[in-house]
Amino acid sequence: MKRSSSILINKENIDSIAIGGFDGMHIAHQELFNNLSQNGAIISIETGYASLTPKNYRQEYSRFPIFYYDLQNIKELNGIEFIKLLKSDFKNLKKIVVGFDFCFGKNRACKVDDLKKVFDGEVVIISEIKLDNFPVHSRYIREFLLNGQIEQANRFLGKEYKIYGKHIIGQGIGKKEFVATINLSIDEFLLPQNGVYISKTIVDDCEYNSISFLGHRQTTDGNFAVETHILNVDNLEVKDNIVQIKFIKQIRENKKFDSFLELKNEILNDINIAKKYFY
Ligand SMILES: Cc1cc2nc3c(=O)[nH]c(=O)nc-3n(C[C@H](O)[C@H](O)[C@H](O)COP(=O)(O)O)c2cc1C
Ligand SMILES: Nc1ncnc2c1ncn2[C@@H]1O[C@H](COP(=O)(O)OP(=O)(O)O)[C@@H](O)[C@H]1O
Repeated sequence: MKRSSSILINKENIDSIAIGGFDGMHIAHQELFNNLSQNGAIISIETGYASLTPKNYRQEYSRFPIFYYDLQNIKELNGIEFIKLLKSDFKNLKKIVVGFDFCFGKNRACKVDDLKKVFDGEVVIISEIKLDNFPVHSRYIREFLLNGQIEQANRFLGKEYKIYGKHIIGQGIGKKEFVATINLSIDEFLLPQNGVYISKTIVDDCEYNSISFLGHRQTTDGNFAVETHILNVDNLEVKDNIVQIKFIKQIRENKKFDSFLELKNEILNDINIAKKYFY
């Protein structure tokens, strides 16, 4: 994973910035970044609620360095004070890029027109980016994911939705009774709706086609689980503690089966659907 490289960048060289929350780093956010100069940077205002691309996972989606400002530390500043802070942090600042709905200053009191008055450099305002006439915002992407509409979410994100998780030990019955799975514990990322998904899994720097299950294992121990089965690979040894899952398409919802055999048949059917998708 590409962690934030901003600490290695000399702030004196930064001459343009894009400002926002940037959860998701979706296609509208990318349009803002396209308007940065060569020595541009991203200013991410941290509210603590980012769940599509939590703070430590955002840098991989842009070549521009990201500088984080904690909302708690700046929320009392009025508009003039906020811009003054940015100008003192970035001495060579000449251009600010924001979206049409950007607000700043205490209680979000200042709008884009105020920015033009307060900042003495160039202000670029990006009008609302839409896809199929529907505005692109991270809140809608979260809704798509929670409804299991992965393909829609991925179009808005401009990439496959990806989560990072810690590899944990499962019940130990998958391989014996059903199929082998890698079990994950997920902390900061929003999980899509419970169910079964065509997916890709990244383990030890290799990307594999996979099928993933999210939900309570109603048929076995009833516990909540995030599990992924790598297609066409037996006995994959996972060395890395961190595993990534990219979601592609929901195949079905989570179900309770009356017997292990019925669940096994359903899982084999899921695997066939995924194989048809990939091969
Ligand atoms: C593709 C796939 C689909 C699954 N679907 C369900 C399901 O619908 N209902 C359920 O209770 N468990 C489902 N499971 C979870 C299994 O119950 C779980 O893999 C099994 O209990 C083994 O768990 P373990 O890896 O912790 O040993 C599914 C697992 C996979 C890989
Ligand atoms: N659909 C969009 N079109 C144009 N600009 C946008 C759009 N969505 C967000 N922005 C801009 O991107 C920056 C980050 O906004 P943010 O509030 O984090 O995004 P979101 O609305 O997706 O939650 C802000 O400057 C905002 O005005």
